[in-house]
Amino acid sequence: MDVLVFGAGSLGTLVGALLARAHDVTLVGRDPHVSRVREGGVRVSGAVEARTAPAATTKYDGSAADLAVVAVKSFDTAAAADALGAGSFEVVCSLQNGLAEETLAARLDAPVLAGTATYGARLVEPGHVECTGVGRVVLGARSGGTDPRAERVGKAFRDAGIETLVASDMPRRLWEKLAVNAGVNAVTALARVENGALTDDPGRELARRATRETARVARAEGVSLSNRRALSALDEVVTATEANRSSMLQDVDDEKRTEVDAINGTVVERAERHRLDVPTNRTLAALLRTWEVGRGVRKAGGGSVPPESTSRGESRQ
Ligand SMILES: NC(=O)C1=CN([C@@H]2O[C@H](COP(=O)(O)OP(=O)(O)OC[C@H]3O[C@@H](n4cnc5c(N)ncnc54)[C@H](O)[C@@H]3O)[C@@H](O)[C@H]2O)C=CC1
Ligand SMILES: CC(C)(CO)C(=O)C(=O)O
Repeated sequence: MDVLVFGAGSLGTLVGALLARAHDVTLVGRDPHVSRVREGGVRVSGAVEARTAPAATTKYDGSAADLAVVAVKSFDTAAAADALGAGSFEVVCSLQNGLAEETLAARLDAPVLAGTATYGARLVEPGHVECTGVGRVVLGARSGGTDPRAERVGKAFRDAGIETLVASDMPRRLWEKLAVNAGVNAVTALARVENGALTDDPGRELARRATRETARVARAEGVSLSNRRALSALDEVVTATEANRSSMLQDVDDEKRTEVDAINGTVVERAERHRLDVPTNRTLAALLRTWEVGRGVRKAGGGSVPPESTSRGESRQ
């Protein structure tokens, strides 16, 4: 398969480098990472060891590919979709947190699959990504049911040695992941604690409230996600990732914009459509957004501040 991975950061580089064991892969990312990949390929260390040499570019030129995998942060999804609009793909698949596939599907002609990833990835330095945990990619039709394109993409991932499940209940899986992230990410980021701190009150109860609210909104959206199922997913993730610093806490540590809009923000926005009140998610989202504005990584009305004008002036790579 010809695969384009749009968003060669931590997850995109890991997935792209692993896919390159079996397919022709092009990474779309930013310098200095892209230059380093062009010079010496990608080194994967940690839970998976590999060295591969995908092609890499900082500017997608509209070349056609069988599959485009989208792995930008959620606030860059619309821009990624606009860039991908120049190309033609048999299928596009998001591996992002949140409900990014809706944004992609609204902007692209190509069919869009839903996907989630529980692999852990961290870009250590340009050209070098660490796999911090072998998880699983789950992908399938955006609205549920079967889709031969999902089967083909699932096989392509498995052929490259990536643990992959093709699922027919992606709406529930996306909302279940959203419910877990709504509970874990903002609470750990605001309290500056590892996920394991949510095994005890008061963190546990706060996370459970956010998760319960999300499950309720999912049901209002027509997705079958019981409180019990969502809460048990929350418990499982907290226990399995006790020592983790959540992705949102890592963003806060690095003074980077977080994915709060795509997580608690999405819950609030969808709840409003159904005239539901989600006070815990509303408060968590407002606090995180206040932090982002205060740290200068978010404009007061929303939107990212260019990296060169943030307090640390760091590249977003
Ligand atoms: N890192 C991880 O272990 C996991 C991440 N995820 C999800 O995957 C998504 C990506 O996360 P990370 O890889 O951690 O983020 P990241 O910030 O490391 O990677 C995103 C990359 O996309 C690049 N990018 C954005 N717009 C671009 C453009 N227009 N042109 C070229 N490059 C562009 C950025 O420079 C950055 O390197 C998020 O939604 C995250 O929640 C999900 C599971 C695990
Ligand atoms: C599952 C969890 C909560 C693991 O930390 C995660 O997805 C994240 O940190 O974004």
